[in-house]
Amino acid sequence: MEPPLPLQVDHARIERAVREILIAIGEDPDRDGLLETPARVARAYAEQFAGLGQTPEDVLTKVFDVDHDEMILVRDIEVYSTCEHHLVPFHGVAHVGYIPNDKGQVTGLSKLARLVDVYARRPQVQERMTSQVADALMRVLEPRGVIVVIECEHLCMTMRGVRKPGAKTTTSAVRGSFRDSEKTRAEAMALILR
Ligand SMILES: Nc1nc2c(ncn2[C@@H]2O[C@H](COP(=O)(O)OP(=O)(O)OP(=O)(O)O)[C@@H](O)[C@H]2O)c(=O)[nH]1
Ligand SMILES: [Zn+2]
Repeated sequence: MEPPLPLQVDHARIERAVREILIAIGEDPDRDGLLETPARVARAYAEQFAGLGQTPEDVLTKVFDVDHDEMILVRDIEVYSTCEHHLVPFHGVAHVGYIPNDKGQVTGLSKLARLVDVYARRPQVQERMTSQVADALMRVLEPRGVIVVIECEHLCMTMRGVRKPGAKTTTSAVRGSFRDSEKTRAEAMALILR
């Protein structure tokens, strides 16, 4: 089980901290253009880190029985996350696939995208986000297997630091039948890379 999570960010505390950062970079937090910035950042962070207040069970609510026991794959789910090292964005796409269990238990397609957001809206590293999505699907839906492939560009590598725009990072996590069967994994990868 995951530990209990905080439900909301502390707006007043973020506002005080942002004011401090503005002073620390040599800005005047009381100039017109910056007066409302601490409050705006607090609201933005509430959205950006909303996943900290959610569990997979909150979003994987609709589980239906259908007569389908083959792969279901949602491709190109847009992902916006925040690199936990520099607190700057990384973004790209996620592909999430699974093979239902023999009871044919599936979830709504949009719920797979919601699940990605639960983990993207946190301070993250791409590898952990990829495994978390795969492990959550395995736990809640009990499918025969799961594959998650995420491809992102990290702004900490493009706008600063090593400055390599266009460099993409691909991570994957395979569980169950996708791990056990090379043929199943190859079929999924062919669909993902199509
Ligand atoms: N593995 C992994 N690394 C990441 C991710 N996001 C950012 N990083 C890397 O985290 C590393 C942090 O390295 P440090 O040397 O501690 O920090 P830094 O001096 O700011 O590093 P540079 O980015 O190379 O300037 C960098 O190499 C980033 O590219 C991620 O999702 N996964
Ligand atoms: Zn970074």
